[in-house]
Amino acid sequence: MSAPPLELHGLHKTFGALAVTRDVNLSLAHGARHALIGPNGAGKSTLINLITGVLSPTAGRVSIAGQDVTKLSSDRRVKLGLARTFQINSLFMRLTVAENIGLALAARHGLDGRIGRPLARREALVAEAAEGLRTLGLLDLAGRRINELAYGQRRQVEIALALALKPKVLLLDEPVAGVPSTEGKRLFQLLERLPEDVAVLVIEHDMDLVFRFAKRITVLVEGGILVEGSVSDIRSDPHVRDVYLGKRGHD
Ligand SMILES: Nc1ncnc2c1ncn2[C@@H]1O[C@H](COP(=O)(O)OP(=O)(O)OP(=O)(O)O)[C@@H](O)[C@H]1O
Repeated sequence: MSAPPLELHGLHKTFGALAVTRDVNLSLAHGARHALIGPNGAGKSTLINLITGVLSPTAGRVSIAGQDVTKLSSDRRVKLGLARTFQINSLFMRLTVAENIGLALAARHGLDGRIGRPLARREALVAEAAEGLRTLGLLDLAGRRINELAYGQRRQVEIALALALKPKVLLLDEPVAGVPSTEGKRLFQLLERLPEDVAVLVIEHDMDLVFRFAKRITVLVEGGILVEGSVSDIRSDPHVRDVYLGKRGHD
């Protein structure tokens, strides 16, 4: 079996005297459905920033598919197969969903150096965009402009855009945050349709989603890993209940 899609080895990050990430070791399996949870301020966003290359660690390593990327830029990491959900403001609001996906695909093919003749290229992009949307159950949105979509639908399109990069690893940073519960259900369904060969790491406060979606869970507390295990391990762990699940009032 090839190297895990994503590995963190002894990651450590300090801001001045404050250690925000403490000796984090994590390995995402092929096709992982892995959730990272923890109370506010546990260091989840910092860890994502270390993985994507927005921040450099004070010590430790990040590897993508066995390649050490610790010193590489965010862009290089994306090219090696690390995608995160795009922010909504990166969508072209006046273009349709299909056009947005088409542009992301065009950028990827351009990067791959696989630019063919214009007409053939356009047809191939349209077909690939449609296929990607169909896989996610979003084909009915293809012709809609982003500025006509509800917030939850825009978040679905962000995920489709990230997948257009054909990543090995997909990072989802609070995919249902701010999404009304009626739309959240649709987002759940989309997450269940993510391609099996993509390893997914989700940071999420919504425990219903975490327990439904994830196969493994890592609990972060004060920058370090408290425990990692299966959903049932985490549900029954008394320490997790104390530090996290007991605090359901968490925003
Ligand atoms: N640039 C920075 N400089 C100094 N301290 C920082 C910086 N970024 C984050 N921190 C601190 O690091 C700790 C972890 O923050 P982080 O945002 O990673 O936590 P989090 O688990 O994502 O929290 P939340 O669930 O509230 O989003 C916090 O104490 C925060 O104040």
